[in-house]
Amino acid sequence: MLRRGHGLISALQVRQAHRIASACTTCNGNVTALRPYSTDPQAPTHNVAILGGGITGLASAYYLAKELPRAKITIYEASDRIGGWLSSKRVPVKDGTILFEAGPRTLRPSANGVLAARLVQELDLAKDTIFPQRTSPAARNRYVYYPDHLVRMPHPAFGIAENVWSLWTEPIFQTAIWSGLTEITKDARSDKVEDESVGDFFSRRFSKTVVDRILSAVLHGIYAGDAWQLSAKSLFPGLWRDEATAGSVLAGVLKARADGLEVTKREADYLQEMKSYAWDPLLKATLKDTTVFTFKDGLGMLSDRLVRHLYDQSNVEFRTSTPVDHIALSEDRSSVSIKAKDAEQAEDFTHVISALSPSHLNFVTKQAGPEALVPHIPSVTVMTVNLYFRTPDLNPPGFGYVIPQATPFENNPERALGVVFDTAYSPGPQDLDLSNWQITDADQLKQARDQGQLINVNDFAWYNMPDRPNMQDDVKERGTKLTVMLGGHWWNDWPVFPDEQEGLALARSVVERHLGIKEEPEAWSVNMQKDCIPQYTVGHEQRLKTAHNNISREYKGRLRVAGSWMSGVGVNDCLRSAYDVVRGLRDGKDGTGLEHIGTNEYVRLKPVRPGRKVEDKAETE
Ligand SMILES: C=Cc1c2[nH]c(c1C)Cc1[nH]c(c(CCC(=O)O)c1C)Cc1[nH]c(c(C)c1CCC(=O)O)Cc1[nH]c(c(C)c1C=C)C2
Repeated sequence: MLRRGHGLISALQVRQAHRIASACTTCNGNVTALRPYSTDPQAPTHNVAILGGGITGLASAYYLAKELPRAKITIYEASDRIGGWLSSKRVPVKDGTILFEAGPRTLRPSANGVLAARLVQELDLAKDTIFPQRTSPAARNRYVYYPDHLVRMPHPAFGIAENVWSLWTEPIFQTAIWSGLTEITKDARSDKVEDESVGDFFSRRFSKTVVDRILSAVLHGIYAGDAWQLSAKSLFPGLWRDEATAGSVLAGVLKARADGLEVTKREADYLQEMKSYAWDPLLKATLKDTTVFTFKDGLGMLSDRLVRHLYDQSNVEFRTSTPVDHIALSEDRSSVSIKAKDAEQAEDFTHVISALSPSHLNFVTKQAGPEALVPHIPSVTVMTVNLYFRTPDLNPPGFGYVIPQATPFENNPERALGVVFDTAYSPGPQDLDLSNWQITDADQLKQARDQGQLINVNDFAWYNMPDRPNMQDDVKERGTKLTVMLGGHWWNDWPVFPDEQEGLALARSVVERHLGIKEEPEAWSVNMQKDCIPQYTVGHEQRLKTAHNNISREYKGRLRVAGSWMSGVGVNDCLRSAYDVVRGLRDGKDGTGLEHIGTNEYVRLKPVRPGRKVEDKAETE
C-alpha cells in the first residue's frame, strides 16, 4: 500500500513534484521528506474514499475537505498520474518554450464555471490566469468550415450589414432564417415522445439543413458527437421543455424574456448561492470582462494547484498507481469495503465517491453486462494534434473553427472535427512592447491597479497589472499554434485508430487544405484521448434514473457518483457534479449524486430588462 508521501511522488510528473516540494514549507525542497499521513486528534466524522484522481476526483476531495473538515479522505488513482484529461505540457522550440494542451484548454466563468472562477480565487491562481477580453477576436470570432471555406459566425459587434450579408449569401445559412421565422407555426410534439435525437428535434422545429450545416458543427465542438444520436432532452432541456409547455421553442424563449427564465429549483438555489460569494473585487471586475480564461501553464495548473492544496491537508491521502479491484457494501450497511488490486486486505470506508467512468464503476462493483449498476453510456475517442509553426498569423484572428457533418467528404476526407487557434488565448511577445499597447501610459495603468480598477491591455485583462503579462508561449518571436481535433463519432466503428505519425499526417493535411499551411511544424504533439467524451445519446436521462435507482438500492447512500457522464461533459460540469455530490453527502441525504435527474420542480427567475448588461444577467442567473 502506498503511503501519502510515496503516493504523491509517483502521482505527479517530475515538474509537479518539484513545484510542490518548493512550495511546501515542511519539505525543505526535499520530496522524500514529505510528512506521512497524520490523523486529526478528534475522531473523523466520515472516512471517505474517492475513486479516480482526475479533475472530478480532485474537486470532490477539495469540496469534502472544505465542507467536512473532519473527514478522512483517501484518493485512489489507478495510474501514476493525477489530473486525468487535463494535460498541459511545455515543449522546447528554437527561441524558448511553448505550451501544448492535450485536452481542454479554456474555462468559462459563467453558470457552472462560477465554481472554476471561485477556485481561481481560493487556490490563489488569479495572478497566473490569462483573461482574454470579451471583445477580443478569440471571444468573438468563431468560424464554421462549410462547404469549402471558413464562415465567420454572425455577432452583434460585426454590424448589421456584415451579418445580414453573411446570412443572405453563405450556403451554411440556407433555410436558417425562414425556418427560424416559421418555427412558431409548427405543431408541438406528442406527449408520448419521451426523447429524440437533437437532429430529429431541430429538424422538426427548424430544418434538417440547419442541423447538418450548423448545429452538428456546434455539437462537434462540445461533444465530438453525432447530432443524429445525441439526446435533445439531455442536451437542450430548456428548449425541449419550451416545446412542451409553450408550444414552440421561440414562444418559450420570448416568454423567458418577458417573464423570466424558468429553471429547476435546484439550479435556482445554486445560482443564488453563487451570487452571495465574497469575491475579490478586482477578480470580479476582471471576470466580468472575460468569456473564457486559462492559465499561463495551461489548465494542468488547476489540477496541480488542487493537488498541492490537498497535500497540505493532514486528513487527505493520495494512493496513486493503485487500481481498485472491487468494492462491496458491508453486511450491516454501515461501510463500503475497497480491495485494491495488489493489496492483501480490503479496507473499510463510511462512504465512497466514484469519479470513475460508468464502465470502470461497473467493473469495480462487479456489476457489468445486463446486471450493470450503470447502464451502458457510450463515449468517443478524440485525437488532438498540437502543431506549432514558426510563421505568425497563419490563421485568421479568432477562436478556431468547427466542421459540420454536412461538409462534403472531399473537403474533409480526414474526418476532422475542427481546429483551435491556440495563439489567440494568450498574450505574445508583441504584448511586452509598450508601443504596441492600445493604452501606452503605464503609470496611468499602475495607478488604476492601485485603485482596484480593471486594467485592459490589447485583448487581455491584466489582473493586478504585472510587469509582464502571463504568456503561455515563452518565445522571442511569435509563431502560430493550432490544435487539430480528429475522430469523435467519425471513428465509432473503426477497428483501429491512426497511430502518431498517421495522426500528424492527417492534421497537416487538414491545415494545408483549410488554411493553406504548407510549412513544416517546428513542434508537434499527437495525443490519443481514448473514450474521453461520454455521449448523451437518446434515452440518456432514463439511463441515469436507472443508475440512480440501482446505486440507491444496492449501496444505501454509501456510494455516490460524480463525473462527466451525467450532467455535462466539460471541466466546469465536472466541478459542479463534485460540488453537488459533496453537498449531498454533507447534508446526509440518502443520495447517489444522481438524485436531481428528471426533477420537475421549476421556478422562474426575474426577467432581464432590456438595456441591462449581459454580464449582469449572467451573474443573476
Ligand atoms: C478534447 C476535446 C474536447 C472537445 N470538446 C470538449 C473537449 C474536452 C469539451 C467541451 N468543449 C467545449 C465545451 C463547452 C463548454 C465550454 O467550456 O466552453 C465543452 C464541454 C467548447 C470548446 N470547444 C473547443 C474549445 C477550445 C472549447 C472551449 C473549452 C475547451 O477548452 O475545451 C474546440 C473543440 N473541442 C472539441 C472539438 C472537436 C473542437 C473543435 C474546434 C472536442
